[in-house]
Amino acid sequence: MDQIRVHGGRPLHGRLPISGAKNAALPLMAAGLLTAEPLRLANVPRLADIASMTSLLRQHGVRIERLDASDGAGDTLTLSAEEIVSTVAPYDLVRKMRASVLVLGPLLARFGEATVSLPGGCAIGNRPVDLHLKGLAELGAEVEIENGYIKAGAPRSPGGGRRLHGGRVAFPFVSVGATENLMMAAALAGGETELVNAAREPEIVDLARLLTSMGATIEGAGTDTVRIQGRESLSGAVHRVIPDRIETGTYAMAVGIAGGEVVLDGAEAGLIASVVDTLGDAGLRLEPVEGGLLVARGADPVIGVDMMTEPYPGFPTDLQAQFMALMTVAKGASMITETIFENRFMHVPELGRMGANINVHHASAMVRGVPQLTGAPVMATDLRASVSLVLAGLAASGTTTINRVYHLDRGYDRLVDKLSACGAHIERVPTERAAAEE
Ligand SMILES: CC(=O)N[C@H]1[C@@H](OP(=O)(O)OP(=O)(O)OC[C@H]2O[C@@H](n3ccc(=O)[nH]c3=O)[C@H](O)[C@@H]2O)O[C@H](CO)[C@@H](O)[C@@H]1O
Ligand SMILES: C=C(OP(=O)(O)O)C(=O)O
Repeated sequence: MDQIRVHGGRPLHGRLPISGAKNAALPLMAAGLLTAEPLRLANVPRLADIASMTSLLRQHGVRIERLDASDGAGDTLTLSAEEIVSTVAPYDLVRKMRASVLVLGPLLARFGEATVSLPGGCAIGNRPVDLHLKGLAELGAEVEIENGYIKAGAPRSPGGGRRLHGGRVAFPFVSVGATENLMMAAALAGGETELVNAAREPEIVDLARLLTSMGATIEGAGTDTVRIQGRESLSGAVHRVIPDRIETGTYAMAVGIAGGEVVLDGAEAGLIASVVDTLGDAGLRLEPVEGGLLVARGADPVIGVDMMTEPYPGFPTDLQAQFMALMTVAKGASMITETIFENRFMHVPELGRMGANINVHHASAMVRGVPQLTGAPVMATDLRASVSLVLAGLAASGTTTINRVYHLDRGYDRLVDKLSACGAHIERVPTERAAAEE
């Protein structure tokens, strides 16, 4: 397997482009199933997860053309779901990526039926989909679980067709994916749907913007109550994916850990206000500038600050591992509490191999900053844990070798190129060379 090697100790300087958001692009692609007309998405990042969603949608019969951006900007995807050949999302494709379950709402709403493999647990937690299923049942769906598959059918109308109806869905706690699945289903349901305690993430607002361009009427996206007026059919649309706020936060923390001054091109500070505040408290300088966000750290290390993950607008769980890496070299201590996923501290033992001082007690980790990390071979089990080790490697003395690079490929578009261009000493070592050198 490929490895990434980071030779630490170099500050970062220059400009680093922020790609389109993975977690916005995936539901937007699934929304392509809602219409027979073409949907054009610009600023799509080049990621393994986008390739997985492409394979899944193609298997349903969606035609997808990709226009590569030669200048390193995002790709443009044109999706055409005119002829659907299957409403089944098979285990082999769904197991690769949990966001695959987002085809459930659109397939059920447009074709009256869908059979989607249960995504199963993953490294960061159990991650059930009960809220998605209960919500769809409120829109009239009959849902059963059989042989590891979700089988859902819309109610039959007197005319013989099958269509969901509007309804009121009150989520017991916030779920990004359930809010997205329900919004897409409701966009083709008869009447109005009200989602209470809905997720407020910027990716929800982006999806609402797309569904509105496609003809749905949506109020309240970005607040905890979203109202959707469904339509008989939706049209095609042209849409630009928002910048990736998690990638933005990750590279801001890279500057925090390595030092230096970098402009994150295309970043929108407004999408990560809580992160900007927390990093400001830690001593980083963050300033919106023409076309992006400037991040700088002087000669002094960052200061330890406490942090708790929360649904948006709180501090995102998808930046918890990176923040922990930053705090390992802070002056002072930091208490980090993870409230969204029950098993999202797998980077802790690996950071420990690099000399970090971290004690975990239930959902909290006490991080006591050390003056210097040391490079080590490390392994990670999920996307954000992997990148936290890259960040730690930027600050460590000597070489850090990160194995299982495929996790990074899921969510970081051209990571090695972007960091190298800012002066980091980082390389991707192909499998054969890595094996020969071991
Ligand atoms: C593709 C994508 O956008 N992924 C993001 C999305 O994941 P995802 O949409 O899967 O995350 P959710 O917001 O649904 O999960 C939040 C919590 O609710 C639980 N839950 C969720 C649904 C459900 O039916 N039942 C249930 O118990 C989950 O196990 C978790 O503990 O939001 C997460 C929380 O911000 C992020 O970490 C992921 O990067
Ligand atoms: C957890 C993540 O993604 P997913 O929900 O696709 O697993 C993530 O992006 O950090």
